Amino acid sequence: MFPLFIRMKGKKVVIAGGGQIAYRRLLPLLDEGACITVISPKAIDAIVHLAEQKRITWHARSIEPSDYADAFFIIAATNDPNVNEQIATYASPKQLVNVASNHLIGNVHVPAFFSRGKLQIAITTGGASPAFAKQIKKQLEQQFDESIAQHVEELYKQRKQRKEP
Ligand SMILES: C[C@@]1(CC(=O)O)c2cc3[nH]c(cc4nc(cc5[nH]c(cc(n2)[C@H]1CCC(=O)O)[C@@](C)(CC(=O)O)[C@@H]5CCC(=O)O)C(CC(=O)O)=C4CCC(=O)O)c(CCC(=O)O)c3CC(=O)O
Ligand SMILES: NC(=O)C1=CN([C@@H]2O[C@H](COP(=O)(O)OP(=O)(O)OC[C@H]3O[C@@H](n4cnc5c(N)ncnc54)[C@H](O)[C@@H]3O)[C@@H](O)[C@H]2O)C=CC1
Repeated sequence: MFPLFIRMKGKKVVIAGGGQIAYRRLLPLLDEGACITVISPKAIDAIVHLAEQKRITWHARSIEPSDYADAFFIIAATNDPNVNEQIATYASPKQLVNVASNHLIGNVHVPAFFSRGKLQIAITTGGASPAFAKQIKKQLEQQFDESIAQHVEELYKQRKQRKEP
């Protein structure tokens, strides 16, 4: 797996499933300005609420291949592993696909991550133990507390000044 940080503003993201896992994926993508559609017969209240506020689109039905044909990023997070695997099969090799129920398929893993201003730290175990990735994240969150954001901002200012003629 190759780590990347991707600018998601305006990118079309389709999420299959409307449970807690879908919501966990959705929130940081929404913060980044991605254009999110959730396809799921049922959705948790938090997702319904976002749809009511028109911050995301929610279609209350099962996912179909035409739903994600033009998506930049597809997240298969239904509670039916067969449906999730089918999504990975039908997706084009040009699309990013995350499969929440099987670390062996799809081409994207979502890491445990946190931000301190411009500093972002992401951890993956490649599916070996997501719980361990979470534990490492919690340790690093303590090591790099909120004050580091200011430090990074200072470094950024200095760097911009050096670049200016
Ligand atoms: C491959 C990956 C694919 C993907 O990208 O989705 C994947 C796959 C699977 N996770 C499963 C279970 C759990 N996942 C978590 C937690 C997290 N899982 C996350 C990522 C990933 N999970 C990707 C690999 C990343 C890596 O390897 O490091 C995190 C880091 C990020 C996030 O989800 O936001 C997030 C921590 C968030 C945080 O920072 O807090 C917990 C614990 C908890 O929820 O507290 C459990 C229960 C305990 C356990 O099983 O360990 C199962 C079995 C499902 C089933 O039983 O059906 C599969 C399927 C499989 O392994 O095949
Ligand atoms: N990667 C991770 O971090 C973790 C992944 N998982 C996996 O993620 C899956 C989802 O977890 P939760 O959100 O907790 O499940 P959930 O059961 O709360 O939600 C599943 C959602 O999928 C929807 N759904 C079912 N069939 C569908 C279809 N054909 N098309 C569209 N939507 C459909 C349901 O309406 C429901 O909204 C789990 O089954 C598990 O395999 C579970 C824990 C952690």
